[in-house]
Order: sequence, then C-alpha cells, then structure tokens
Amino acid sequence: MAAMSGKIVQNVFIAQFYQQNRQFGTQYQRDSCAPYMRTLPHLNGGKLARTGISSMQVRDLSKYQSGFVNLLTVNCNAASSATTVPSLDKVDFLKLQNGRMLFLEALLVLDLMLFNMASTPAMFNSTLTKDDAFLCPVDGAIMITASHLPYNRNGFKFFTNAGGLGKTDIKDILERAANIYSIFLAEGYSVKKASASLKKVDYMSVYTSDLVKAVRKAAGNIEKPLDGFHIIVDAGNGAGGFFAAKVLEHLGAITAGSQFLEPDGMFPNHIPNPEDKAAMKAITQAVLDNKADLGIIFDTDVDRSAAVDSTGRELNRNRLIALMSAIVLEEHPGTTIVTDSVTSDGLTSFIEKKLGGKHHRFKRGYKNVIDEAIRLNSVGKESHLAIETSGHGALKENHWLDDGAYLMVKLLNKLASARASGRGDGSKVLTDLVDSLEEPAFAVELRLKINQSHPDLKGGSFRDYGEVVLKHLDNHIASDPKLQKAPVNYEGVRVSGYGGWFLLRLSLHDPVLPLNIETPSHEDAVKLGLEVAAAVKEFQALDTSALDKFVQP
Ligand SMILES: O=P(O)(O)OC[C@H]1O[C@H](O)[C@H](O)[C@@H](O)[C@@H]1O
Repeated sequence: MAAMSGKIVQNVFIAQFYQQNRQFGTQYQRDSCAPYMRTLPHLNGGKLARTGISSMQVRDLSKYQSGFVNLLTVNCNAASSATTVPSLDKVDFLKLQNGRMLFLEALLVLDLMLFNMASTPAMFNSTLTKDDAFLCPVDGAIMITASHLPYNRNGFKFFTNAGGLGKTDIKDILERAANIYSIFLAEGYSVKKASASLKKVDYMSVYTSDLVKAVRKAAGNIEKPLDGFHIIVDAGNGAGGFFAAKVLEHLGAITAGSQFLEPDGMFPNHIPNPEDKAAMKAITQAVLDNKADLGIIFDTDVDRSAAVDSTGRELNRNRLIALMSAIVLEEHPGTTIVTDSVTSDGLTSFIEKKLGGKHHRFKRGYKNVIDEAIRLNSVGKESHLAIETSGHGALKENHWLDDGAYLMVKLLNKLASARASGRGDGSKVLTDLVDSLEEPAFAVELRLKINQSHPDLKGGSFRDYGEVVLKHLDNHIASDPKLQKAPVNYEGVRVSGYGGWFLLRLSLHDPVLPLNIETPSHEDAVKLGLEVAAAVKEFQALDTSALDKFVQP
C-alpha cells in the first residue's frame, strides 16, 4: 500500500490518500467509479466475478467522526458542514482531497441509497450480489471508516465490482467534485434538497440473511443448526456487533456474555483487532468466564476476524490460516492456499504434508494475497483461499471478498454440520483440525523505523533507502554459511538458520522495516537478531533501537 502525505488546507481539513497497488484496468475502474455515469456493464447477470478490492481511502481527520462505519454520519457531517462552504470556494480541490466534497458529488446520483451503519464486506457485497429490492448490485458504494486505525484516521472507501481506484481516479474524482461544486455555488447549494433523493435502506439485513442461509444450507437446511451452542462475540465497539443478534441468534445460538457490541469509535475497551494481544485476551477471558463453546472477535469494520475455542485456545494468525486451510482443502483437495509473507514454516508443512495442499507464501497485504489467488486461477492454478495472518481472508466461493464474518460462517458451518451428523463436540471439531500444526516456541516482530529526514537518505524516498538496506542484508547472508536464503520468496529477505527463520521487509505503508523472527527458543531468536543487527549497523537512518534492545544479553 502506498501512502501519500497529508496536507493541511486552510487549517480546516487534513486529508491523506491511502492507495494500494492494483493491477487491474484503471481506465475501466475510473469510468465505473464516476458516480453519475450509470452505464456500468454488469457481468454475469449480476453475480459478478470480483477482480480486486476497493482500495482507495480518502482519509479525513475530523475528530467528530468515529472509527466505525456509518454512512448516516456522512450525511450529517455533510449537512452540518454547510456552514463551512463559503470558505471552500477558494480551495484548490486537487489539494483538498477531502471526503465531504465527494459526498456532494454523490448527491448528484439518482437512486442514492443510505445503508446506515454497515461493515466493509457488506458494502462491497452490495456491488456484487443481486437483490432487486435494494437495486443491487449497486454501481458503486462509498463508506466512511477508519478501519482498525484510531478514530482520528477516518477515511472514505470506495467500492465497485471492478476493484479499487488509482491515483488518476482520485484526481479525476476531485476534478469532477470541483466542477460540481462550482455548479452548486452558481445554482444555489441545498443539501436539504439533495438529501430528499436519499433512500434509507437496511442493507445489513440483506447481507446478514445471506450469512444465515449459508450456515443453514451447510447443516442440511436446518432452521436452527446452532441450537444450544453458546457463542460469544466481541466486536470491540466496532461495527461487528450485528453478528450476535442478526446471525448467531437466528441460527439458535446463545450469545449471552457477548461484549463491546455497541459501536463507540473511541474504543473504550480494547482496539478491535484480532492480532492485538489485549483484544485476544478479552475474548478469551469472556469465553472462559462464560464457559462458552466458542468466541468470535472482529476488527472494527469486520473485514478481519479470529476465534477462540472453549478451552481458551486462540484461533488467530497462523492457526486461523491452518484451520481455514483444513476446511477449504476438505472441499477442494490439493488446492493452493495463498498467504502473506510472515507465515510460519510450520504452516507450510501443515498445508502441504498434513493436508495435501500447496502453500503459496506471497506478500504481506490482503489485496496482494487476494490478487495473487485470482491471478493463479487465471493461469490455471486452482486456488480457493487467500488469507493473511492479520485475519483478512477471502474465498473464491464468496467472490474473493475479504470478509471476516464469512470466515466465521465457515467455522459455524463446520460446527453445524458436525452437530447435524451426530458429532456435536462443540469447538473441539475445529481445534482437532489444527491439532498437528507445528508452532514455533518463540515468535517476535520488531519494527525498525527509517528516519525520513536523515541526511543518509540523500533526498531519496524511505522506500529506496529500505531497498538498499535489504540488498545489503541479502549480500551479507550470501557470505554466511550458517544462514540459508529461502529458495522462493516474494518480499524482503527471508532466511533460515538456528532452527528458525527471519524475514526483514518493507512495511506496506509506513517508513518501517518490520523484522519477524520465529525460532525454537529465545536464545536462537537472539542469534538471528544479531545477524541482522550486524548487517544493518552502518545504516544511520535506520532506528535499530528495538532490535538492539532485543539482542541485549
Ligand atoms: O506492512 P505492515 O506495516 O506490517 O502492514 C501490513 C498490513 O497493513 C494493513 O493492516 C492491511 O490491512 C493488511 O492487509 C496488511 O497486512
């Protein structure tokens, strides 16, 4: 994911663009994203093959917007910002990069629908699946969310069935916004009038009923296939609270003890992130305290998830990948599982030796893994699952939509079908599937910052600098007989040694080189850490303090 720096405009707005790499038809995406061009061709009669993820977010640091998804908030903010309109007419829109103007543009569409609070996958789903009553698939969807980032990092996400937006798309949208804004100024601006065309719909009920149907179907069309199961949801005060009442309870599960279901962008309890230790501790504790069968945790906008079994064993990161691989490989023997780059060696042996599948360890970044799985299929290499240790996961059967709720539905299917076939062992059915996964005794991630203002960068970018560091490390490894470079590697420098491995790579968005180490012991990890420290010590702009602290005797 490439990031551009934010800019302060008239001390009122700060915005940043976050973009991801994309490999698909930018021209088509640009055209399909113009909100007032409603001639988007619908492929396959509405059931659309997805070619990517919406990946542009215009971030707005308004402190009044919370960190979860709420399209109603867009409406309210746009209306309340009307008082600031006069000061904006002098603004260069291309510098503004602010979401409010995009809302003005959206107001020109006919058939504009307001979904209220929704999850990221639900928004995307609305561009993919057919529902005549809701005019779905819609041509485009826009949401406001900070994803798992703090409340002051809200942004706009744009969804079309064709994938995300590129830099040129953003420029194009802002130019159109500038034009439309001048028309508004000339003809008289009225949010009230424009809002009258808004149709408020409860799209989440459409989306959740599909999830419910999927579990019922997997259990042989039983109405309440989870009858009596006690399943706890922790939404971390993000947007995922719906899963308890709208999915689990409809399937017959008891959800007592579920926590932090009420959206609160200040996240007063814990960060909604299935990789976060405090978050995993909170759901684990809730499962144990309530003697529940299973715990489910989502990130803020529900595109990531993880679970906890009845014994309190966390099913996240490599374990969640192993579990999903076991389920998918039962359905599609021999298929390729695409994962991010920081996955364990033990996961590879599990997928390949135990499950008979293929592990394609690719790059970090959910869009990267999904796009790679789509590419593999396009060249005749079958893949049904793309999944990251972060908890993002997408299945071919679900239009390659990275949907944390759908991942959990796959686990529920397993519970429900086991129950239906008389093997009602609760979450043991799941845990047994990953029993033989070998896990490292020691794992750590250290993030080494690049000081972008250091003279050592010689005016170049942090990326260029990071690449030089990686090249240097690569050469260092080649001359060390104790270390072996991974024969196949798509990102950074991955090296085996001392019974474990390390990977140093560039962060997708930050001026940081994350270093992951997994070894049989802390001592072995220190040995690998010392190798890296020796190789990078001459790079003055690299802040190695985290590594230095780690390798200290
Ligand atoms: O490269 P990093 O800084 O570790 O961040 C990588 C992560 O960034 C975001 O959280 C994306 O949603 C993830 O898909 C990605 O894996």
